[in-house]
Amino acid sequence: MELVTAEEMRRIDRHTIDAIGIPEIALMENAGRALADAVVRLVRRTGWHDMDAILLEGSKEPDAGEAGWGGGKPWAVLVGKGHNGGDGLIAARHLALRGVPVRIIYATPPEELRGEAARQRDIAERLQLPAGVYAPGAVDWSAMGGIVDALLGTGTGGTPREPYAALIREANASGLPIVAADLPSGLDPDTGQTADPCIRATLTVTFGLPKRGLVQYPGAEAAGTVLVAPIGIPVGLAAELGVSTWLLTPETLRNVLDADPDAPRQPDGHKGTYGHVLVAAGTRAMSGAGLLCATAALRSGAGLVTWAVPELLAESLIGAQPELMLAPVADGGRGDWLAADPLEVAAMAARRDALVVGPGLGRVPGSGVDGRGWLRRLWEALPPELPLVVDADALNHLAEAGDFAAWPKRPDATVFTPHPGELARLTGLPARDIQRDRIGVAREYALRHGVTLVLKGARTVVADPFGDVYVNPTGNPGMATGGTGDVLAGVIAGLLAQGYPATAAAALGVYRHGAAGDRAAAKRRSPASLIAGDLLAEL
Ligand SMILES: NC(=O)C1=CN([C@@H]2O[C@H](COP(=O)(O)OP(=O)(O)OC[C@H]3O[C@@H](n4cnc5c(N)ncnc54)[C@H](O)[C@@H]3O)[C@@H](O)[C@H]2O)[C@@H](O)CC1
Ligand SMILES: Nc1ncnc2c1ncn2[C@@H]1O[C@H](COP(=O)(O)OP(=O)(O)O)[C@@H](O)[C@H]1O
Ligand SMILES: [K+]
Repeated sequence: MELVTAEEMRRIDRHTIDAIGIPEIALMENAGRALADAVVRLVRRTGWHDMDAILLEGSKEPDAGEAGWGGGKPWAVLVGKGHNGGDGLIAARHLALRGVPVRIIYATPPEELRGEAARQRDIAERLQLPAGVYAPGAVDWSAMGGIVDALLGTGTGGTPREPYAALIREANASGLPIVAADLPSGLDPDTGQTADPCIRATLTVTFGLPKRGLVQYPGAEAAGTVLVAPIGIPVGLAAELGVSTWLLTPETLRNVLDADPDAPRQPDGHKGTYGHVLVAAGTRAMSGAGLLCATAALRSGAGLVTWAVPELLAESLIGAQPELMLAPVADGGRGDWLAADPLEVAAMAARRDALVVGPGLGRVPGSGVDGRGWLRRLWEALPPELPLVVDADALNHLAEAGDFAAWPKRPDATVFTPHPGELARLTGLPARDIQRDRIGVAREYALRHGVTLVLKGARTVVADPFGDVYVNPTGNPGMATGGTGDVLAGVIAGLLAQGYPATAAAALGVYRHGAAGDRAAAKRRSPASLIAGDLLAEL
């Protein structure tokens, strides 16, 4: 399923209306009716199974409690002056038709509505649906059962102005369930940034295609459960019009990335069929990072995994994970990667099918060794076609080198896995700015540097060197614990060794890693008690 910006959605709507000939009013009617249908299902607790809408992967079904929502009281339908308001007016009509009482609250004088929204205003008036214009403090929210937010949609620009802002604040403070039309008012549809104020919805019914902002934080939280309602947009149109951002679902993995998450293992396969990973990770202080990474590579299905470690550590790691092969690297007795010869690592890697370097590698500052030179020498000595994952401290070395743009390019076989802090070091942008537009920043970096970039954190973004982006819905905050990133790097390397192209390996790895985290969290009393090692058994 594609994820769209407001501008892309407008293009898709326009094409549907102008080139295909489906009248705008038909699209709007479908949108408003789907919105009403969702509210009715919450009021009557009839569930979603037979609804003509898709529960977005990563969204939990809302719990309407024993009694259903609203307690028979009227639903307040908040109507803005654009088409989003028009959707709300259509929903109000269908709610009334289905026996759910409504109160229309216009944010601005109804004369200000234009086009299709004005037509819906007139219809509502002729049907004598109860309506009034918002005045601050005058709404008795305690008399309402719930709220439909149809104030601002994809036509939003900037922070909601008055009187929208005051109305949004009152709606949030009412404690009532809020169902948002298309997106919560105050949400930036492209980036997921929330304005002050922004509607806090329990449920968002988004029309046609999910907007990017619904799947990036904090927007994902403001949207609550997301249902995608079809409104008549032809299948395949988004791709035809050049949309290149997807939600990472099993369908996307299969159909867009040709990476079936349930692909069976070859019945006559042997360990040589599934590739050999070299893991260069772990120092004296952080040997566990290497162990987690290497074990994850095994669990991802790689045929063989060799764990290269500084010689000093090798003895103590014998038997730590019996299935792993250990490869000591000469370190002058220091137990430190930067004392090891990168050419020796490159020579070892050249005989394998993928290399992951970085977890627990040790930082440059204070090491007394020039770590910048170390990584560059490794980079240049590796066979260009060898699939490579660069994680953690290796990314910090890269950032400190400062001249990565001038390093020789590798073909599409290179995956970087930074968290926002590491990407901040790589780009020179503050982490806060990266979080403000994760999709945009990741796409730009991957395109510019010709790598597959995995920007970690809630709703991880995978960007490929050709401009395509995938947003992962799996995973949970229990995974915010040391070592889960090392597990991810190992999984991706394991998939690379099995022959998946860089982006497919990164996307499938990220999806499976998050899903393993979800299974592991479900087995614990609280997600807070999850530790990275728990993921291994769930991969
Ligand atoms: N075009 C189409 O074919 C369809 C559009 N649909 C609906 O139309 C919406 C988009 O409609 P519009 O483009 O009319 O835009 P909106 O309804 O999102 O809002 C535009 C209006 O809000 C005002 N506004 C913008 N930013 C504001 C701010 N910060 N504070 C206060 N007021 C602000 C603008 O002046 C304008 O009057 C979609 O989100 C969707 O709900 C759906 O009905 C499906 C079909
Ligand atoms: N709130 C969250 N929701 C989903 N996934 C998360 C969340 N927090 C962290 N993760 C995932 O956990 C992993 C953490 O990796 P990282 O930050 O590198 O930690 P470490 O270096 O300690 O292993 C990443 O894959 C990240 O996407
Ligand atoms: K809205």
